[in-house]
Amino acid sequence: MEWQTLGVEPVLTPDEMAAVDAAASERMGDLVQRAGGAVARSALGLLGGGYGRRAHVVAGPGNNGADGRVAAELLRRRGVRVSIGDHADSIPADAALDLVIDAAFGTGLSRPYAPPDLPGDVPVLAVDIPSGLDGRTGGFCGAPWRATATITFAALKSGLLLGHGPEFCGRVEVADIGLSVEAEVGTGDHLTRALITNGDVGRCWPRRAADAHKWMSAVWIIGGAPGMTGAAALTAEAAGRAGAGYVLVSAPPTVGSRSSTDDGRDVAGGHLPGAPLPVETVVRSLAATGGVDGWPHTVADEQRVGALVIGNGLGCGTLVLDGVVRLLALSDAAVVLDADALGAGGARLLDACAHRRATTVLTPHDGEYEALMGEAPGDDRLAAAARLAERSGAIALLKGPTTVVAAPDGRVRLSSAGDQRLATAGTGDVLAGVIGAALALGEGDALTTVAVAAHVHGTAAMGGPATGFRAGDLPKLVGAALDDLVR
Ligand SMILES: NC(=O)C1=CN([C@@H]2O[C@H](COP(=O)(O)OP(=O)(O)OC[C@H]3O[C@@H](n4cnc5c(N)ncnc54)[C@H](OP(=O)(O)O)[C@@H]3O)[C@@H](O)[C@H]2O)[C@@H](O)CC1
Ligand SMILES: Nc1ncnc2c1ncn2[C@@H]1O[C@H](COP(=O)(O)OP(=O)(O)O)[C@@H](O)[C@H]1O
Repeated sequence: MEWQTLGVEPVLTPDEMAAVDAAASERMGDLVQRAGGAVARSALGLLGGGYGRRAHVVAGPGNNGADGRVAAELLRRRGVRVSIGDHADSIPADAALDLVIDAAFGTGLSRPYAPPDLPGDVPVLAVDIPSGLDGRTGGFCGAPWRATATITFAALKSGLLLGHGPEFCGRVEVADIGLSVEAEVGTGDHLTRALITNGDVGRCWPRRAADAHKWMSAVWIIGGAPGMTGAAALTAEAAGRAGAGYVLVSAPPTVGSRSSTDDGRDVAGGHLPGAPLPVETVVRSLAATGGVDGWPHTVADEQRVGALVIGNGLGCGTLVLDGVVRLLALSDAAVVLDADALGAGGARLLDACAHRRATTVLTPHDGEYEALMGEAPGDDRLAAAARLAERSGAIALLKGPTTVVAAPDGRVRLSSAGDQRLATAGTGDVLAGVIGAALALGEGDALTTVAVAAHVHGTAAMGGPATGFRAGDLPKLVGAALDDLVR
């Protein structure tokens, strides 16, 4: 999916769109006329003109089909030779078509639909959403055509952004047909659901004040057990590149051990041997705080730390879970729990999160989600993220091609920045560092801060090579993306 915008972009589910529709002061016939006009304009753009072009409209029984019929008539007036069939009719194979308009079903699709065969390689313009996609989840409800472009009305629909939506909807255009969605889903930070855009990063990324000092945006990373020191190093590098003023790293305690790093820095009670930490990193011993098991019982300097990031290369086990749960209770700072901190926990971790007053962020991929919640997220990723946020009282960031970020108050933000080049080990560690830095820097709306951090992370990746991209490439790209997006 191609997407470029500078504004706040509401995202609606089909149910919300139906409510907007029901509350409209205008007759449906007038809305359909406007929607059909927008479809015709978009079609003329794809056709590169009107006179002499050939188009076929697949028109279904509902309003989506009505939009298609209006568009067909308008295109005829512009000299396009238009044929129309209903959703079950085959498309004439002899016609040398320049465009097919998919107006079979929109958000009212209620049973699986497979469209007729396309005659060859003809471009497809989908009306509202490709027919055969679920308007809420983007899951298949049939076998949709892959559209060249999709024109949707009033606002984005969640099914365009999730599941198969991005792959099947092509370039997306939102047409204003005179409907206001504000009453249904709110505005600004209060929007129930929104897609994060580059403009949101410029507006919301927390800036350092002119009189700032380094401790005003300190991030403390707890991770980097033996064999996984690179994870903590990636998080530390990312936090620094995203603007943290001070980055501390503590390795988790290893039972009965006392060791020092290759470069001589003492990390009693834990290992960071050979960790390729950025030279600016301060390595801090957890055990020095005097806990019998090597985990802190008090948090020295804690009030100076803006955000803790716990879990990257942390290792799993009961001792780790005990330590994480204790830190959650001790700390009044924002905490990001990622990677091993999520795999260790389940209900006990969720309860510890629920007792916190300060911001907590959980950043699971699907496997970690299942470890936390006892069930996989399933097809409805909006509902899955919302369940985790509600259960934990934390901001839940569910990773995937489209990142879904949910707050306990029911609001959701989506980011579709980035692509499959991020599917490589360690990119999640980088994301945790970027989120940690953003939280340490700012006191804005935590949901927006976390979602904007995810958007920066995805946008940064697009500056890297399509092949052979490594997580280690990403922190510097984060710095460059922020330079571009934040002015
Ligand atoms: N303000 C707005 O929102 C505006 C919305 N507009 C447009 O309207 C669309 C929403 O309209 P809509 O509710 O009529 O839904 P739509 O998808 O056209 O058809 C549903 C019908 O199809 C039927 N049906 C379902 N699946 C089926 C299947 N597999 N095979 C066969 N039949 C099936 C279903 O039947 P039922 O389930 O009731 O048996 C029902 O009769 C929206 O996406 C946008 O394009 C614009 O016009 C302007 C303003
Ligand atoms: N196909 C994809 N398209 C876009 N983003 C992706 C894709 N696969 C993974 N990502 C992103 O890459 C990151 C991977 O995180 P994670 O699975 O925790 O990796 P790791 O644990 O190895 O650091 C997440 O931000 C995720 O959203």
